[in-house]
Amino acid sequence: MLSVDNLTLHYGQSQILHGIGITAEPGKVTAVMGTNGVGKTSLLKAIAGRHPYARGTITLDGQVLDHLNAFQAARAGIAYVPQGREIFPLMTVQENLESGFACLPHAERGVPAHIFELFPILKDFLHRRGGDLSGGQQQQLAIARALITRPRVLLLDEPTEGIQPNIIQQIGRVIAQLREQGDMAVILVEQYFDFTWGLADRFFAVTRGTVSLSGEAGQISREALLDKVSI
Ligand SMILES: Nc1ncnc2c1ncn2[C@@H]1O[C@H](COP(=O)(O)OP(=O)(O)OP(=O)(O)O)[C@@H](O)[C@H]1O
Repeated sequence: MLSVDNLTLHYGQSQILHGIGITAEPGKVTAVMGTNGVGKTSLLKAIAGRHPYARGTITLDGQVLDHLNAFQAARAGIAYVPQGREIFPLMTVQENLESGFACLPHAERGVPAHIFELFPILKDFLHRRGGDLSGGQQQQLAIARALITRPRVLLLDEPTEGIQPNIIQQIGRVIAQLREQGDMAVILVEQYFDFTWGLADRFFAVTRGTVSLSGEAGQISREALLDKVSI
C-alpha cells in the first residue's frame, strides 16, 4: 500500500499542499479529484520524486520513501504518466517504450508481452514516430512506457484529457484490467467526473492543497463529491 501522510509542498514562497494525506491499495483504483490548481499534479510529482516536498511522509508497503528523486522513485516501483503525456515526438514508438528502461537492471530490459495485449495498436505502430500518433495513441504509449518498469504504483495524471470518447473507454478498460491483476495500486488524477466515478474504488477530493472529502465507492455520496470537485 502507498501512504502519503501530512505532506506539504511549495513553489518558492507559495505553499500548494497543506498537510495532504492519501492511501492507495494494490488492486484498487484511487481517484484524486478537484478543480484546477488545487494541487493534484503537485501531489503526483511529490510521490514520483519530480518535485521536493517540505514535510510529510511517503511510505510504500511500510517502507519510508525518504525524499527520493525521480530515478529512485521509479526504481522503488512508482511509475508516473504525466499530464500531457511527454512522448518524445521524433523517437519511434519502440524507442519511446525503451526510454522507460532507464531505471531497470540490464537483465530486465524487455517489453513484457502483455503490454501489446493491452495496447495492440502499439505493436502495429512500433516503427512510427511518437509525434505522428493521435492523442489517444500517445496516451496509450505513455501508459505502456510506464508499465514497462512493472510498477507497484501507477500514477495517471488526467489520462482522458483531449482524447476522443472511444479511446477514453478503451483507457478505462485498460485501467480496470490493471486493477484486476491485483498487484498494482493505481492513482488516477482526473477531472472527467463520470469516467472517474464509474471506475474508481476510493475517492479523495482535494480542496486548496488538502483532502476535503474521502470515501469508498458505494459509500461516498456522488452529490457530495461532485460538490467538492466542481467549480
Ligand atoms: N512550477 C511551478 N511553479 C510555480 N507554481 C506552480 C508550478 N506548478 C504549479 N504551480 C501552481 O501550483 C498550484 C497547483 O498546481 P497543480 O498543477 O498541482 O494543480 P492541479 O490541481 O493539478 O491543477 P490542474 O488540474 O490545472 O492541472 C497552481 O496554482 C499552479 O499555478
